[in-house]
Amino acid sequence: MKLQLALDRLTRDECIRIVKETEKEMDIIEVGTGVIKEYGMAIVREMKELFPDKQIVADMKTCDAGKHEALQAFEAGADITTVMAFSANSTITDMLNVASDKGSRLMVDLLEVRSRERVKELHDLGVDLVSLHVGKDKQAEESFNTDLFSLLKGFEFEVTVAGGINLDKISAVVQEKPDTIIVGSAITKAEDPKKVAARMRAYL
Ligand SMILES: O=C([C@H](O)CO)[C@H](O)[C@H](O)COP(=O)(O)O
Repeated sequence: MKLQLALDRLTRDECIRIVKETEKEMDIIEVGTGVIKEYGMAIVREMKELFPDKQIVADMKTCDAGKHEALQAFEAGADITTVMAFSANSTITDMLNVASDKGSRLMVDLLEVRSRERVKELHDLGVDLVSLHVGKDKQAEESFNTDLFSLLKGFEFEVTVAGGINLDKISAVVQEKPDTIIVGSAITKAEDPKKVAARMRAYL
């Protein structure tokens, strides 16, 4: 099981400091959507240059113009880029093709998806990496709940999970055996990110 650090609502300097403090515990570094909106592809490029041994996710959350945005992410050094599950099938197919050409990966963000029909369509399109995700705003009502795994039951995917996962919740999530656990604010907003990251890693 891998651990992915999500960098959201941080400055460039905070991103770099937190990754340096926690990189020993992390397999994957995610440059968050808001950070990309602030600094553009330059921050993705910089993170790959600073941390070449880590897989880099550009959380583009693309929903249209898939070919262009996938190229932007991969040419900046991302190993994985993201697309929203509600996007047109052509957007997802275009991005899968770019990922295949570049030897990189596409992750489909299942934010707000509750329909197994859509999951089947994604599977049939050739999607192999998905993210079960409870968004930041929704977390005010509910954070990640392991019931969400039922959406994917019977489908073959590489599965990542995200949405307010913290030290209280990680044990229940680990029991569901996802491939990757994504943690953002529980680490990035902690007083001691390094200590929380090490405690999280110990659960995997
Ligand atoms: O994708 C994310 C979210 O939509 C904010 O942009 C986060 O990276 C993901 O939810 C993980 O962060 P936490 O929920 O703070 O753990």
